[in-house]
Amino acid sequence: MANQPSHGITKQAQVVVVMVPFPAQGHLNQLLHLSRLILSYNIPVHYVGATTHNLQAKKRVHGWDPDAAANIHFLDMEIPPFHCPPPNPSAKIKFPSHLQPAFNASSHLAAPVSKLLRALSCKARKVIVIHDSLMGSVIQEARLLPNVESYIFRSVSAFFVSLNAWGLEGKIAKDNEFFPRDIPSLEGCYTAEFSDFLASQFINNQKFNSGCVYNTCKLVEGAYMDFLEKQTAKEGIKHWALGPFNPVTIPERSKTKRFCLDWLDKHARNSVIYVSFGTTTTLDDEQIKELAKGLRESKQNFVWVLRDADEGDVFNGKGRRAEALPEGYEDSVDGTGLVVRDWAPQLEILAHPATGGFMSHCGWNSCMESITMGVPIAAWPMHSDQPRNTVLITEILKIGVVVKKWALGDEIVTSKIVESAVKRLMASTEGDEMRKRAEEMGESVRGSVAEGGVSRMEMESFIAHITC
Ligand SMILES: O=c1ccn([C@@H]2O[C@H](COP(=O)(O)OP(=O)(O)O[C@H]3O[C@H](CO)[C@@H](O)[C@H](O)[C@H]3O)[C@@H](O)[C@H]2O)c(=O)[nH]1
Repeated sequence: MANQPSHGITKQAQVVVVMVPFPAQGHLNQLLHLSRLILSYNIPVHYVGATTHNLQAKKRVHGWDPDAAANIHFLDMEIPPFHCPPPNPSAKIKFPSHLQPAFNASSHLAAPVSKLLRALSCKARKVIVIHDSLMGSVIQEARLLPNVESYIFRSVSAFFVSLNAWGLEGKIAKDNEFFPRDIPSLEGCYTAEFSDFLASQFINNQKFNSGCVYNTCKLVEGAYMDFLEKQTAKEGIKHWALGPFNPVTIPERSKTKRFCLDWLDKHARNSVIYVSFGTTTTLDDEQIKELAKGLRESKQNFVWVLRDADEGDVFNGKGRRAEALPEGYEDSVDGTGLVVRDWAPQLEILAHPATGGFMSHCGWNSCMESITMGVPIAAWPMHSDQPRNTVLITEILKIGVVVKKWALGDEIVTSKIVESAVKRLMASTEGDEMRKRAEEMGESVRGSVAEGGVSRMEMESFIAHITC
């Protein structure tokens, strides 16, 4: 460990928080953002992970600088080396199965995390562990320590958790007005190996759970938060909607030296669609060509982040697929389209006034970032929770259009489909209405973190609960 566990504890009476994130960008990111919110209550935070994952989280975060924050301690744990193959663009199931060795390797954190928690529990009055729901096995030994409490972080929407966690699909559709009747199946969402991994973590989660926290806002998912609260009322398990975790405003200075933000500066308000599929999607060459053509034919401005899924070690991966684009493509869209191959400042792009739409796979970070910044979504789900998030965005919140219906399976999305979805979102009255709704929702969500706002009150309730 680079840092010693005793950092940040000065007297017996303190409460400390230990974050145990799952080693994938969409998870590392959320718990790092949550750390910033907890730190603002003067509670020290220990962020625990393998050295490479801690570095990844810090290097990629947008909207604040963890290195400049006081009282956050990155505990870089050494784990045995693991090898992940590169992503496979032609895999039938789009779930990033190449990352499974990294997921499995996280079990090596159990021993150092236990050691850390034992050390902290001797010095602090209370140790609050906030762990990803996929890291349940890593914190089990802490059950034996009298002053350690464990809170499960659900990295997905409350809507998705409501549908899955208690296996209620059939019952919900009939009994509850807040759930639509047609819910996409989970077939094709995960590999069998990952489903087994999920199941094993959930068995552990049930053994040691003081409550659940979510990166959502009651203004967006209040009905589902209430639903979850009722489901676990008998066990006394509470649920807090502490989001949005991401900063709701972007500091001006972080815009420096960002080519795509300068490019956006030259475009009119709401005239650009941002296209990005997170860190776990790899499209095959044919699909990249169809997407490229569809974007050009739509005649709308776009910023497209063309990257493969992350590799196991993001500092060694290529992350780019330049060769798949049709010859001369970038020249042919010069001025209207920008292809980005590096890590893009997504939060800043979504916050930019020129961005009026987001073509997204509907990963939960992307959904929350887009909702916060008031940008409607063209939803193209790839795997995991994304098909169901698509339902939340398009049917329930009505702030988006569907690009690809999940029922189409692994069928290619043609350029015509892309073109029509982009035009529907960016150049139609229906799209304008969605943008208006998204902007209104964004404004209230940003307001919810201010004094007296609903998210601020949830956070205050959580802080009061863990410090009492
Ligand atoms: O060039 C890039 C690419 C991505 N991002 C950020 O990377 C994150 C991506 O997260 P997300 O949108 O959630 O997508 P995934 O990376 O695919 O996330 C995985 O984890 C999420 C949380 O569990 C799930 O909801 C998704 O389905 C799952 O694929 C977001 O914060 C983006 O802002 C950038 O900032 N720049």
